[in-house]
Amino acid sequence: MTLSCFDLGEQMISVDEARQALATLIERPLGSESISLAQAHGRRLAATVQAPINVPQNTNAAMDGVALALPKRGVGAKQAHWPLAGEVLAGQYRRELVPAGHCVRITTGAPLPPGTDTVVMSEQLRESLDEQPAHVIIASPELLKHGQHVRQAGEDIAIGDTALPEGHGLMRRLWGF
Ligand SMILES: Nc1nc2c(c(=O)[nH]1)N[C@H]1C(S)=C(S)[C@@H](COP(=O)(O)OP(=O)(O)OC[C@H]3O[C@@H](n4cnc5c(N)ncnc54)[C@H](O)[C@@H]3O)O[C@H]1N2
Ligand code: MOO
Repeated sequence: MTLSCFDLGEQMISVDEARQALATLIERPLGSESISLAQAHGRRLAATVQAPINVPQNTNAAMDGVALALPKRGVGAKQAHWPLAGEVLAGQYRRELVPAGHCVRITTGAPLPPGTDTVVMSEQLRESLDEQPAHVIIASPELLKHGQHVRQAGEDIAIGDTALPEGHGLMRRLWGF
């Protein structure tokens, strides 16, 4: 029989005891300080960060095409012909109400104008929006779903929600520089 180290009267401790012993080596509580984001890479958050804004900030189009003021039900809900009431490009706001049964040209990222709630991709329209038509024709209006191709304000992070919890590791990709 070979002699093992257990036979030498070694003092064994449990995993929990070992953890506690290690914990006493860590200086606690850790301090906190306010520093700029540029210095924050590799640090940890001392406090939870609550989102001060909605992400995305506005309800906006996920596709280039038209934003419809789609009636909830009844006449017009599945209409193919849609009069164009104007346009809103990414970076712009359009504050005028779009009447039910009308649409506006929209590009990806542009906030949906009041009255609209549904987007149809340009590929699913019969005419080119570049020709500035007076109305568009949707290729398959029976497939329309309320809210399609729309990103709701706050759907990624709602205002007031936890954006990053206390203790979260900080790395440059979180703030982009
Ligand atoms: N009707 C449709 N709409 C959309 C479709 C679709 O298939 N049909 N696809 C969707 C998808 S998926 C995406 S993703 C977005 C893409 O639209 P974006 O506006 O986000 O992107 P681009 O049109 O490619 O424009 C990017 C723009 O940025 C310039 N660029 C690139 N790198 C830089 C940089 N480092 N700094 C500054 N600018 C940069 C690039 O040259 C382009 O001009 O569309 C949906 N909609
Ligand atoms: O080309 Mo996209 O799929 O939203 O990044």
